[in-house]
Amino acid sequence: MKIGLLTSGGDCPGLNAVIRGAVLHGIKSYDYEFVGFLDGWRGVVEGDVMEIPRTSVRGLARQGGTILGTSRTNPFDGPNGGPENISRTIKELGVDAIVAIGGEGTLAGAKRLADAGLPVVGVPKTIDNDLQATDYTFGFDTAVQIATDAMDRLRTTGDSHHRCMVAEVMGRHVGWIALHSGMSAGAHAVLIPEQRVPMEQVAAWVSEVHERGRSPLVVVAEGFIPEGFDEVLHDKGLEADGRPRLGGIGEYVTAEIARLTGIETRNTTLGHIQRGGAPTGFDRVLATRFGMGVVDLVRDGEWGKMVALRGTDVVRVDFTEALDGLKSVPEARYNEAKVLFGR
Ligand SMILES: Nc1ncnc2c1ncn2[C@@H]1O[C@H](COP(=O)(O)OP(=O)(O)O)[C@@H](O)[C@H]1O
Ligand SMILES: O=P(O)(O)OC[C@H]1O[C@](O)(COP(=O)(O)O)[C@@H](O)[C@@H]1O
Ligand SMILES: [Mg+2]
Repeated sequence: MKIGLLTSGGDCPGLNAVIRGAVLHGIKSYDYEFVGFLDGWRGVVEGDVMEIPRTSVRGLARQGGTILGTSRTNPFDGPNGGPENISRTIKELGVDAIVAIGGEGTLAGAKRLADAGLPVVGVPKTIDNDLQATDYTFGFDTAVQIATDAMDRLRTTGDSHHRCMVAEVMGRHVGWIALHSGMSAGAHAVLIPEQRVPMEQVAAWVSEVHERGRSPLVVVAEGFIPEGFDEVLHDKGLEADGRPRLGGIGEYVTAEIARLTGIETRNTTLGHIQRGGAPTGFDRVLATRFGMGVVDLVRDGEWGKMVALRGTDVVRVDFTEALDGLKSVPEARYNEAKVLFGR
């Protein structure tokens, strides 16, 4: 059995740990062979692979990024895309199964290929933790930890200058990173895509905190839309796939807080720092278990399925479950955090 692994979509810490977990379990338990498709579906479509012997996964659990590279190539596009071409390409390479490690976009492609009869299984990946089928995805815990560390630092300099500090974190459609890092760092307001909040309310929270002698910390997810706006604020053009490139709401929120409160306010956009570097211990364990679990899916020929975390168990679910809408922050979780905002 030769398994081809690929990583696709945005990267996140833990991808390499998945690769290591899969390769070690596959080689040690079943004597399988592994190759990696380079740059996501591009490597599949173009037949661009590298060997992954056991020696090449040494020390990989603690390494950020992905040794395979990633891209946003659509496996159905181009003259070599689509199930018939891909089926021929993997046969030529002697690959018996494809393991797609990616988010909802990647898994949508994986599902279409599996539906067309290809031997495809998956591992869920999202730094935003917005996939429905799994309680957590690797990378999220690392992002929350990085954001928490950054906010701890913002708070000491904020305190020195009696300023309001704004931190913009990732979260295109959901506010999990903002909610968790904000709660962890003791934020005085957390603004997430799921909840429209008027800027006057944000200003009121900030003023209350400032009046009791603290330096306010406001955490805003990049996909937050203030009440009164129709769509997400973006001024950075479009991605290659047509989505707006987000980032910029922190600057807007900062300017509005300063205007409405008169308090000196500074913005910090954490950006891709949240996705870089070594995964936390939690993420290494989760990613390793996902990698090992997906090899068992291959062993059992459970095409069209992926691994997921339910409680503390790694389980098997259909791709459809992961594609059934985004896992957003429930209102109750936001209201719970809100008790800590303002005064
Ligand atoms: N329905 C689909 N069928 C085939 N490919 C898809 C589909 N949806 C998305 N993709 C491909 O998967 C790529 C990765 O998806 P993207 O949303 O960028 O990352 P992620 O996998 O992290 O969600 C997209 O750029 C696109 O080329
Ligand atoms: O700069 P890139 O690679 O497009 O990534 C930025 C986007 O990726 C995200 O982190 C989402 O990534 P996931 O697919 O891992 O959930 C968004 O929060 C952010 O808008
Ligand atoms: Mg996506």
